[in-house]
Amino acid sequence: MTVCVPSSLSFVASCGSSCLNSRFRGSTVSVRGRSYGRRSTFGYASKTWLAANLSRHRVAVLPGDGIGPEIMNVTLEVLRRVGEHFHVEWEFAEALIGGAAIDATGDPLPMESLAICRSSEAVLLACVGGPKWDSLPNKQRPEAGLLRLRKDLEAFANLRPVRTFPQLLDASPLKRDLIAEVDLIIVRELTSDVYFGEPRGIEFIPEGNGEREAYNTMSYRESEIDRVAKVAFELAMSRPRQQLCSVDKANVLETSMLWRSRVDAMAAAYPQVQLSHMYVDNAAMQLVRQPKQFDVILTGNMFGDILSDEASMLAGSLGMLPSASLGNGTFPGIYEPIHGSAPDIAGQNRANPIACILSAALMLRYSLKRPDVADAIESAVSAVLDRGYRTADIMSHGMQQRGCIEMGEAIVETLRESLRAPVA
Ligand SMILES: NC(=O)c1ccc[n+]([C@@H]2O[C@H](COP(=O)([O-])OP(=O)(O)OC[C@H]3O[C@@H](n4cnc5c(N)ncnc54)[C@H](O)[C@@H]3O)[C@@H](O)[C@H]2O)c1
Ligand SMILES: CC(C)[C@H](C(=O)O)[C@@H](O)C(=O)O
Repeated sequence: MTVCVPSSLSFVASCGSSCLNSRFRGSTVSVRGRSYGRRSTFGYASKTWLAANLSRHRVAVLPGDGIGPEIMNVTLEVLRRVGEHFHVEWEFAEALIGGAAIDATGDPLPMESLAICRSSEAVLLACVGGPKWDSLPNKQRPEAGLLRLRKDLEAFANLRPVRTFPQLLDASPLKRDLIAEVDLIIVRELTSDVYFGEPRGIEFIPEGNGEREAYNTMSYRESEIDRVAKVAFELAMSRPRQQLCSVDKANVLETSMLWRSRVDAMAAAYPQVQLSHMYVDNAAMQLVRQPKQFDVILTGNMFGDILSDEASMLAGSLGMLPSASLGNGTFPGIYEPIHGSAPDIAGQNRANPIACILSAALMLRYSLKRPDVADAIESAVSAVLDRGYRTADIMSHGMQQRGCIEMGEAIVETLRESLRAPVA
């Protein structure tokens, strides 16, 4: 079995925000050994150089619902800006998903959207869902479209890096010294578990006097455990601490018992990796008690969903955590913030676009093999935080509050200055 572990996992492997800062400040950007001064537009590069260095990328863009279109617009502006500088030509193929797709077609993942995703190098997705569609039957809900997309593209490994930006230590309700320099990554299995297990349903109990019973099935095949565990071991190998903590509920659940035995069996192939196991209830507590004990966390679909939302508060907000959902390389990866459509702030220019922007950076790094461009974006985000700009969710005393659009503009402006290209 081949498992596509991105060749360049160095960002999630080792690079904290401090190194982002130092790489960014005052630098003249150098692309593949070529330095850029004030003018670096297509017009100033030779045709031969351009032919060798111009890259074209087709990306499926799925804005989805709620704050999705707001954060996606900002993210695309950032990508356009770095595209100009780094000679990346974008083809953004927009597609419907979630509630927006239901409203337009009746289907949360129309065939046309799936075809656009399959024919692209990567999928950039914002978020789906909202109260408008909450009363629909399960399979017709916006969330069902997202789950189908992940399943259809066989995106079984969801990487959720959690790093604390030093600038945001006061944005978290947790103590500074507890969260400073947290640098962990959750590898969440994404296409199995209770999310997809059969049978499932809600039924009247025979002779139950009208009482109903609901049931779901938590299930894992050995092959499903093995392929995601391999991603986690490879990732742990690539990081300085080489630690892997597998999180399960093996004191109660058969799925977890099988999970643990397969992870243990795989450990023999990775003698450098220091493997530990932890029950999920303890892991939830340890994440806020002593988060720095974790390096790579491997866990199932359901546990990973919950633990990653919890872990986002180490970084200050759900609006800060990006993710990459990857398979074995047959289909494009999906890049999506871990947060939802935030209906409570949708349409108010209050959303934090950083998780979506950092997801685009992960896309550049893993799928498009442009770590140089990803570095520039991550550095610009860090520099804007250095300047004291904050969206409402990460606002703290003495900082300057900005809306989603203004935050995006500040990041684009920072890129403009740091890359020293002409103003468009
Ligand atoms: N991947 C996804 O598309 C995804 C993930 C989670 C939830 N959802 C869906 O989103 C809808 C709302 O769910 P929810 O309220 O439980 O979770 P949510 O993540 O949408 O919001 C939870 C809280 O975090 C805040 N928040 C989230 N993202 C933010 C951002 N970028 N900037 C500032 N604040 C942000 C929200 O305002 C809200 O207070 C539901 O329909 C749910 O199914 C979708
Ligand atoms: C919307 C929902 C289906 C989704 C999940 O549970 O996977 C979300 O919570 C996430 O984390 O992306």
